Amino acid sequence: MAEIRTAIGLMSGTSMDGIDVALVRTDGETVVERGGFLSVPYEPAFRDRLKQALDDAKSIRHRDERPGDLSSLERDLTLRHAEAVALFLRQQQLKPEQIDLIGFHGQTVLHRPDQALTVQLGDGPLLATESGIDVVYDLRANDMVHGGQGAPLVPVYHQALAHQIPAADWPVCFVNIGGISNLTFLERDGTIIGFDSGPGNTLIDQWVEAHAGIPYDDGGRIASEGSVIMALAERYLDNPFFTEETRRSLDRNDFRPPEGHEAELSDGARTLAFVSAAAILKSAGHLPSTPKTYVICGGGRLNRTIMADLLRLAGEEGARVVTAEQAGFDGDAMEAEAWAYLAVRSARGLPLTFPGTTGVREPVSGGVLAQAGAELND
Ligand SMILES: Nc1ncnc2c1ncn2[C@@H]1O[C@H](COP(=O)(O)OP(=O)(O)OP(=O)(O)O)[C@@H](O)[C@H]1O
Ligand SMILES: CC(=O)N[C@H]1[C@@H]2OC[C@@H](O2)[C@@H](O)[C@@H]1O[C@H](C)C(=O)O
Repeated sequence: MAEIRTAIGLMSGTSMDGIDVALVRTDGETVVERGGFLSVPYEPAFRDRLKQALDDAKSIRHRDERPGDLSSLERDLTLRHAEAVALFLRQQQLKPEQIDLIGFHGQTVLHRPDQALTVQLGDGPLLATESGIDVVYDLRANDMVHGGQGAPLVPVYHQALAHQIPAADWPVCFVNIGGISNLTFLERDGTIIGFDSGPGNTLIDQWVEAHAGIPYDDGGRIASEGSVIMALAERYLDNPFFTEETRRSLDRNDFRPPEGHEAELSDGARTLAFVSAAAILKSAGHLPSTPKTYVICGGGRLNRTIMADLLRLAGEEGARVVTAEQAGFDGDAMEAEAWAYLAVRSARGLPLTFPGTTGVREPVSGGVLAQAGAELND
């Protein structure tokens, strides 16, 4: 049996709300023991810098270019990750020597799969030096080199978890509703299919921020007071993304929020919550069969309006919808846990992605190892 390693996963997702830290003990295959979890929020000024970075990144043609503020932001972001690791270790009463690896996602600032270009800010060698722990970073790039979309990477972790669901009704479909939503379809025989399924919370977040000055619609309360504007919802759902022959991974800016005059606050939030749920079901229409169980992860599961729509739409297809917690998992920790699991797979040279998940030509591993003891270049 392969050695069980202890890994920390670090995720700063498309919502740009903070750094998630999770611990996993795993062989990178079927053994997965989930440990602690910590979420370290970004303060508004840092979030604004990250949002500005999306604009600065638009001019990038080669993935190591860092125009504008990006170079200094990459350093600050990495140091914040190092602080988050230190805080997590203190909370868990662990020492760096007890951790074998860190899986470091970084912050996606540009994702153009059609140009085989994906950029995550995050300095792996700096994090390794600061934390005193070996770091696996840049996990998306090798997939793209081999013809993949570079995302989603989490499906192989969902597959490992699916076997832990008591009395699961297969096929099982994990759905992560983060800034963007993505899903993983799993059959008991090992079939694995994954793809981005549409806008998750990002449109809702941008809408309520612009019109109510708040970062997200807590519990889906604002949406619950509004009505769906069907013509507006259809404009989103008619996007060619949903009908294209092959599944494509999304950049945060692929879908833009409505103009202010198109809806008042609660109708806009209601419509976008519906779009988030309907997009998932519409994308699931490309699966080879209808899932029997949907497991919902990510911050969107806390938006009750999205969840009510999902329950209804999936119910019409005879599927059951449960939250990650109802299935025995932690819906906030899952992506960070996945990055810990992927780091161990990377260290073992196991594939991270498959033709069914990113469209990569053959299963490939990925990630770059930065060793804690190595000298920094500058
Ligand atoms: N209590 C809540 N009620 C409603 N929505 C919430 C709540 N808490 C979080 N969210 C939503 O979830 C989002 C964060 O979700 P999550 O952390 O899963 O995204 P992410 O990991 O940044 O994105 P991605 O998975 O696309 O990389 C917030 O921006 C917000 O829209
Ligand atoms: C390029 C990029 O960072 N994509 C993210 C984003 O957020 C959700 C969705 O779009 C997914 O494709 C991916 O993240 C998850 C963690 C993944 O790769 O599985």
